[in-house]
Amino acid sequence: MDQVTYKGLTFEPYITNDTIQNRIAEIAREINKQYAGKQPLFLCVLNGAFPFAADLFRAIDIDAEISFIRLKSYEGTSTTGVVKQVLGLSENLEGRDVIVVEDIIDTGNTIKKLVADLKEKNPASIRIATLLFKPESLQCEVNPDYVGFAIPPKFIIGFGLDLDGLARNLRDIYVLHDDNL
Ligand SMILES: O=P(O)(O)OC[C@H]1O[C@H](OP(=O)(O)OP(=O)(O)O)[C@H](O)[C@@H]1O
Ligand code: HPA
Repeated sequence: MDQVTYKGLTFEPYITNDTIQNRIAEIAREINKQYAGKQPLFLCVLNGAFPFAADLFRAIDIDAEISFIRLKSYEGTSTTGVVKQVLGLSENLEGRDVIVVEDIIDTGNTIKKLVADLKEKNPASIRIATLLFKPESLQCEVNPDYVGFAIPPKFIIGFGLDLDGLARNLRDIYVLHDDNL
């Protein structure tokens, strides 16, 4: 894997697609076991989570549903601090076992707001699956139930994660090179 450049910023190869797929298979096995006999509703947080949600959902072998919600707070490599709900949820969550699917938990502000909003809809349970988790960047208490990879507080792109809309189509995950900081 080679370096990639977007908007004048250089990114180094970080996590290969093979490694990602192996980890997704492990998480799916855990969910298949823990939700056996139930019919969980996966809730994919657009835009970034769509590749993770697609691969995770395909590896689920119990009855399950998937729906989508769109939230937005990042511009460039930093959060605006304001989480906007761009596309709402149509499903009735009453009594449902919800698994929120995120690409990344960074400051935690997005997932915290989303979980608070979802709880008002009276689901039976809410769990969080995130491909990437930056524990050192958290600004609030968040405990994801399924974590692909815990990573240091560096900006990441690829496999759904973007820099101003670009790089989501990279098969692998890349990290911002330290020289750019
Ligand atoms: O923990 P936080 O600091 O809140 O960051 C995490 C959120 O940031 C990204 O979304 P973004 O706002 O970039 O929208 P996108 O998914 O469309 O890229 C990512 O998909 C998470 O939803
Ligand atoms: O590291 C990141 N990369 C891309 N999008 C993000 N949204 C929160 N953190 C990140």
